[in-house]
Amino acid sequence: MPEQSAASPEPILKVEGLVKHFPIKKGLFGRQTGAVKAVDGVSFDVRAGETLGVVGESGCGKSTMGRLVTRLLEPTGGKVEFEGHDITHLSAGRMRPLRRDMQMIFQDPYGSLNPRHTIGGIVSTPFRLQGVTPEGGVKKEVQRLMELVGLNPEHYNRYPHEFSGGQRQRIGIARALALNPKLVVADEPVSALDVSIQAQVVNLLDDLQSELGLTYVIIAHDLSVIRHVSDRIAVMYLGKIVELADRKSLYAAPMHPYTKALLSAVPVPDPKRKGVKSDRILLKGDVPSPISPPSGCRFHTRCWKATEICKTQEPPLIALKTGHQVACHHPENAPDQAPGEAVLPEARESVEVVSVTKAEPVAEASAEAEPVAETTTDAETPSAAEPESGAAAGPDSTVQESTDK
Ligand SMILES: Nc1ncnc2c1ncn2[C@@H]1O[C@H](COP(=O)(O)OP(=O)(O)OP(=O)(O)O)[C@@H](O)[C@H]1O
Repeated sequence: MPEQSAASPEPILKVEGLVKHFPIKKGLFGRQTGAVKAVDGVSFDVRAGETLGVVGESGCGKSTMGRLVTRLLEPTGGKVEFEGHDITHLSAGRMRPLRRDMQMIFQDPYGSLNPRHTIGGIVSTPFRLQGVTPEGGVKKEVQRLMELVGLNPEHYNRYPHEFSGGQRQRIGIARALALNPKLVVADEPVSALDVSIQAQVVNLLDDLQSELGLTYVIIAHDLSVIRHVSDRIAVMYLGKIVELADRKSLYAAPMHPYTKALLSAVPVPDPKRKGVKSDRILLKGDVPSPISPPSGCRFHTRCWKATEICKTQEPPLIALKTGHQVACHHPENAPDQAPGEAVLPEARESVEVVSVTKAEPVAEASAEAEPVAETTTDAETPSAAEPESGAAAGPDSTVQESTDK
């Protein structure tokens, strides 16, 4: 992202109180016994031309949120507006023309490409689905798209297995760009890739944004991946946004303790800091179940600052600085919202602070994605190189094909 964001103040996407509860059904008659509260009241805007990064640990609802805003999933509640139009409950037929404007890139470049189709066939799928014939013909356009994403257009007739992971993700990107979309939601676009090529794909997305004027929502479980490409960042925890801020403000002065913990796990790409010790906050325990999330602030069971009010009252997401919203009674780098409360005894046990030594300086290009070798490992933050489950689409899926409507 350039220093001066190209984003206009107009939101292309507006999300208000978005909710997705997956029902849990039991017994012969499929009686509903509960619900997985995957997304539980999320509001944000995405301005035309900007990149919104969405981060949080596995299971906090990022993918579900991505699928809701592109209407691959039907929301349980709330509202999604795209370019000023309410699309929350549009039927598949009425969503069809909008599918050109919003596309999704999936995590798994292996699982999302049909192994029996050639690259030409895969990238031309959106034209077939929308009944569009580009000027100059489909083949010419597909080859132009292949070139745009850094693939050799002569490889038009090759099959996915003949390409590396990074190249397959480029194929997925070419397919997503075929219909010239305005909004692209990229769900963990590099987490299944080798760390050595993650930065290349992130840089490609960045270049394509400048060239084509795209708007991005980029989902990642780790702040290092989206560090340099996001204009603003939303941090999610258990179905909620706990902090939403412009990138500089978030990295310089995170306000939510959860963000602070996530950031403390991010390698610092600064050769001068080689050998420097820094504190790393290790959150203990797992993310609680989204079936019965904790009362009050959902993070209170893992927060070292939790007080009685955190157990009972949910903190609203409010702006404590211009452009910096946080949902916390006791934020960092901001006035305490509930002063005078005593920290709960169990809160002191909820984290471990470990001193780590930055062992190696990392080159700027790869620093965005490559974790630095450290003297400890963090069980809560999966390695950026490890594939995660649940975000991959089916063979040759596109927004068009995957819709549940
Ligand atoms: N179709 C579904 N039916 C029931 N529960 C679901 C479904 N899809 C997701 N979930 C649950 O919703 C919660 C949020 O999942 P989601 O995939 O959105 O999280 P995430 O932050 O993207 O995590 P990951 O990076 O692991 O995909 C999880 O507990 C998940 O098990």
